[in-house]
Amino acid sequence: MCNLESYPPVFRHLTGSPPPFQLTATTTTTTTIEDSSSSSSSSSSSSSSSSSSSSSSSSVPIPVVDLQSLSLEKLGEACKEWGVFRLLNHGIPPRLLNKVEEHVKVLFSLSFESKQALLTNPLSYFWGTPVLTPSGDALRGALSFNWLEGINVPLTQLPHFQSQQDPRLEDFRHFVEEYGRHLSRIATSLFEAMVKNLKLCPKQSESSLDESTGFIRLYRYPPRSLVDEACGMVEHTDSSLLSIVNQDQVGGLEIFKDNKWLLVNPISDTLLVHVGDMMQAISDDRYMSVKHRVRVKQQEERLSICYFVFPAKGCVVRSSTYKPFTYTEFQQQVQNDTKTLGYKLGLQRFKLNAPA
Ligand SMILES: O=C(O)CCC(=O)C(=O)O
Ligand SMILES: [Fe+2]
Repeated sequence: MCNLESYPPVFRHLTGSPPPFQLTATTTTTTTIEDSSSSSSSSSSSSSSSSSSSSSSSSVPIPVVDLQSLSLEKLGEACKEWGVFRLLNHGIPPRLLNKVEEHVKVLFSLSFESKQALLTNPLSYFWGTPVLTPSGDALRGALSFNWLEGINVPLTQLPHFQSQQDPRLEDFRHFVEEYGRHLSRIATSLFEAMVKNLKLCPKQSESSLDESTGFIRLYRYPPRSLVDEACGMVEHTDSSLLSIVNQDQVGGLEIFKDNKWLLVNPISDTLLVHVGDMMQAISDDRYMSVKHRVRVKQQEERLSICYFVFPAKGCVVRSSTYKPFTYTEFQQQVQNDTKTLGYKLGLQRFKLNAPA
């Protein structure tokens, strides 16, 4: 388990610098796609099992959704039963994915000082607890002891980014902008299909996805030598409408389902889509925001590229399960809870008839 109690205080806010980038060859997996509906047993074909900790997680085939021939029924089932699915035929050219991954590696391989100096406004670089404010600054006071370094990329602000002084950043900006446009397209198509599937009334779908809120976070999870400190990112649900995760072949992402942690095998050329808290709210709890976490390995570091998108800032999220709220109010509440309680209470705070 990611047992917070076992963390020595030195990790509270990760001081010092992250272990240097290793550029190790990533584990290759032989995993093939299996639809969860066709098998109830664990898939055992991945060579990258969960980190060698006391985790009881097992790997399973999670639902698969094909963006090219989108089945509303499959999409709905995946969002209701799992809150996560694998996306096939997403239309992002492999050359672009490779370019982005290449640049992410180059950036993370810079020295800690260079990353701090280079990855600034509107980008931000962080090491350790990534409970972030919307602007990407790490929030102090959180109990989330995450073992990762990250780069926050607000997509709409990229055109204003003064990257000319460094060619590494200019290329990075170019590829990440193109990648961001694909992610916006994918998120919008999926969201529209979900709204249709849920037969949302105009009041609910008003709180629709706003592409301009989209941002990308690049993560590097260095290996950890101690078996009982295998937590890369502590368990949480995403506050977004939808999140789209592109993990490398190392693996380590786990989802919580039916009281068990399940390992999500990495499969190349696929993306993972998470239902976030905002989607759960507007669906009146018919879709579930999936609880997930990341485990780190003892030997291999892991990279992931994640995209998050939200309702427009002032837009009121209406449902019959929750009090009306804006995303800004939700985020504010999450920040307050994180500061005062040390963790996120999330949607519980907004439940109608919830105890005060
Ligand atoms: O690195 C990952 O695969 C997941 C990251 C994540 O869950 C998040 O940023 O919310
Ligand atoms: Fe997450």
